[in-house]
Amino acid sequence: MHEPAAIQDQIPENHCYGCGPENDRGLQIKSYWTGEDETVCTFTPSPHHCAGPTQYLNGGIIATVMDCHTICTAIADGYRQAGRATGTGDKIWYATGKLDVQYRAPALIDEPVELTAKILERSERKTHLQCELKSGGRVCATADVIAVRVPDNW
Ligand SMILES: CCCCCCCCCCCC(=O)SCCNC(=O)CCNC(=O)[C@H](O)C(C)(C)COP(=O)(O)OP(=O)(O)OC[C@H]1O[C@@H](n2cnc3c(N)ncnc32)[C@H](O)[C@@H]1OP(=O)(O)O
Repeated sequence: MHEPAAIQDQIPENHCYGCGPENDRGLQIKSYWTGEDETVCTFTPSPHHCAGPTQYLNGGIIATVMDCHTICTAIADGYRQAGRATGTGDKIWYATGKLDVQYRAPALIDEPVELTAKILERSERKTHLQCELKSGGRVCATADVIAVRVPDNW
């Protein structure tokens, strides 16, 4: 069961191309908690998100949705660790320190892709996450991500 609100809809003032509700030309992905350390996201590609062959999803878009899904997970986790509801009180921001994507199989352009993110480890300054992206029922990409806490004027 998903929590009622997407993580991105609780984070204020986010203009990010991949996950910002304020970016009307962006991808506007939505992520949801499914467990204490796990989130999911479903992204439906548009035809112009294609790779060279029109039936496959562009690798940069794959990296972007994995980046945004994991960093938003780290941000929401930061609020949880602080004992606050996401988006309340002083802002908590994380930026991508490392995004290591393995492309394992082509992802289809005409089907939604399913992402999961898992928090492996957290400290005050950084969160280590793993992300998996599935298309057509098979794992097409995995990513190892370091989210680094940054000041809210970053
Ligand atoms: C409200 C609106 C919300 C808005 C919501 C926004 C959601 C945005 C989602 C998309 C996110 C993006 O694309 S963000 C855009 C892409 N990313 C960037 O532009 C980041 C550019 N890089 C930087 O600004 C900086 O290098 C940082 C912040 C990553 C690190 O800065 P720093 O100040 O030098 O930090 P530093 O002390 O070195 O590192 C802190 C800890 O992280 C570790 N660390 C840092 N980088 C790495 C790394 N590549 N691999 C392993 N570990 C690393 C360090 O070892 C250290 O661990 P320890 O010693 O503590 O153990």
